[in-house]
Amino acid sequence: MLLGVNIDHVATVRNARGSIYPSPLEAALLAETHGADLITMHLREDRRHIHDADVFAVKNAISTRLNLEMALTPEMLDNALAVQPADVCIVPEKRQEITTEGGLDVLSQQDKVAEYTLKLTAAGIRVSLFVDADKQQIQACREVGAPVIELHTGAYADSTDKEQRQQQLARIEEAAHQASEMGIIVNAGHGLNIHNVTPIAKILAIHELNIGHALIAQAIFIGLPQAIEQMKTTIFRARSIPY
Ligand SMILES: CC(=O)[C@@H](O)[C@H](O)COP(=O)(O)O
Ligand SMILES: NCC(=O)COP(=O)(O)O
Repeated sequence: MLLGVNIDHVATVRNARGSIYPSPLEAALLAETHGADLITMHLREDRRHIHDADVFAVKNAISTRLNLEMALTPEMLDNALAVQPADVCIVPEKRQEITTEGGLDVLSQQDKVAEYTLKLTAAGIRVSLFVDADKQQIQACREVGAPVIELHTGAYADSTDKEQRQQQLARIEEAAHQASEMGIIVNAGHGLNIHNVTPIAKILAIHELNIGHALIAQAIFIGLPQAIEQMKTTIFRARSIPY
């Protein structure tokens, strides 16, 4: 199982003071040295954390691969075509949200998603769709020709009730199997931390996890290398592989 380290919230701290540190680029390079299999960054339309220059700087300096998260807009399509990341993950955005609240509604905008998927694919960029663990949405992902999906694990991560969490987990597991049987590569992420990642990491149909907020938060106390190492150990243990 691969670990994508999302460095958005390094930029959140930097932007809080309008300073030049902490540097998302430095975080990306450090993350790679300490076990990140890829770097994920979300260039939000409002640029609240990652800025355009960060994306170019990281893309040009890393030796793994960049997974660029972006909204389904013409501006973001142009950005992605200019940056040429290995992967683009198309996510929904709402202006007032604190974080990405749900998955992309592929079902209601299949033509548009298919058009973006085609353009990005033609440019050599692999497309992933950030969706909820929902049967119809996954079927729609197949219909638009997406080679990869990322299942939104936020509802699972946020459940405080044990039964609800089990239900969310079961939905994720079912969706992962459904997509994987269709030949779609399945990733997952959002709200994962060392306390809740194990049941998700045990789902063998899931290929990659993208984790950001919890890693950057933990890095404040134990450092980024140690936070990544701790996460990788937890994930590998869940898969019964030593790390
Ligand atoms: C799409 C997604 O899940 C990530 O981008 C992540 O949530 C970090 O960005 P925000 O915290 O700005 O949503
Ligand atoms: N796509 C999910 C992601 O990149 C990281 O989400 P989070 O761990 O910051 O909630």
